[in-house]
Amino acid sequence: MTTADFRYQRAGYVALNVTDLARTHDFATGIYGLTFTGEGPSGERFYRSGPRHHEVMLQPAAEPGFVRAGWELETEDDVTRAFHHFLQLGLKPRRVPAEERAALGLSISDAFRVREPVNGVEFEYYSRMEYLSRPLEGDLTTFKRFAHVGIGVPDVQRSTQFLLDNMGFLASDIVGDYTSVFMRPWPVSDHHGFGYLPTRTGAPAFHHLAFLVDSIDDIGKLFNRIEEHAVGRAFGIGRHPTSGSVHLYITDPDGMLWEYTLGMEQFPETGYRGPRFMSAAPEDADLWQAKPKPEFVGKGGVVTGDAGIDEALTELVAQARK
Ligand SMILES: CC(C)c1ccc(C(=O)O)c(O)c1O
Ligand SMILES: [Fe+2]
Repeated sequence: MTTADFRYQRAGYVALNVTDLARTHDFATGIYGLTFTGEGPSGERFYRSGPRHHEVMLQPAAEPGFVRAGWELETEDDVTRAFHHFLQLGLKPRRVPAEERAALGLSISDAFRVREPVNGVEFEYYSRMEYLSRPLEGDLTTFKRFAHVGIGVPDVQRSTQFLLDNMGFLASDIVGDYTSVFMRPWPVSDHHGFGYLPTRTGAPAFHHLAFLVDSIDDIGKLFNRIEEHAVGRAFGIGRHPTSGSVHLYITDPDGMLWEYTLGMEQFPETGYRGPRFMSAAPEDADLWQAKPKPEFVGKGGVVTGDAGIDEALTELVAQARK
């Protein structure tokens, strides 16, 4: 159990800023293998790996980076409870206006956004995203689902503690002395839906997004596809000691990292193991001794909004919970 009284259903979606929408569109569909859902009223584009309206949203911007992570909760009651939970903590959750919900395939759901105050990372909460019955396009990959995002932050331990204490996450594994932490939104079974890593910039920075794929064929075929299309390979094929998944990371046209992950550890709702404290030594970084390339540091910032980092609010929330 966590300290939050609402239940997550799954990692929902990630919204990214990209500098050349047409090029990233071709990458997302023709290389990574997602299906294009359509375009929203502000030119944003939506992509999916299954029946839900989207799991990736791309919007044009001058600089690439992470905009927000969307989280699907189990029920509308969970959304209401989550809203009041964040309201009580003083985090100022903001309802998503109806027109925007419609564009996001969330017409039949309440939805709100909130920024965690340590870094200003924005989360969106909702419970019912529209299902599309039209078939997926192409047969490049058999996806299971959107899996996680990794964000680089200046203080991994403090950032993690906030999510564990206030946002309904549990730690699955802690690497080194809080070099990186992998967390799952309770009670979702995947090893992690969110990870904090060291930032390469001194400020919050995007590191990667990941989708779970169904078979080793998907990883092998991506490996050969990127070579054919001269797309960068940043890390892999390898196997993570933490989740146990087989991985391959490639770079999009902005240099941002997109991962395929196969076969990650699943946690039961009760009786699960506690977080392990994993070695951060380079020789323990990959079960197959895969070595990250220099590109694996990643590209892209994090949109932290006007609020930015709110030291006072973080402190206030910490005090309130004591
Ligand atoms: C090296 C990156 C940050 C990493 C490490 C471990 C896992 C995992 O256990 O699945 C990841 O998904 C990663 O992206
Ligand atoms: Fe990952």
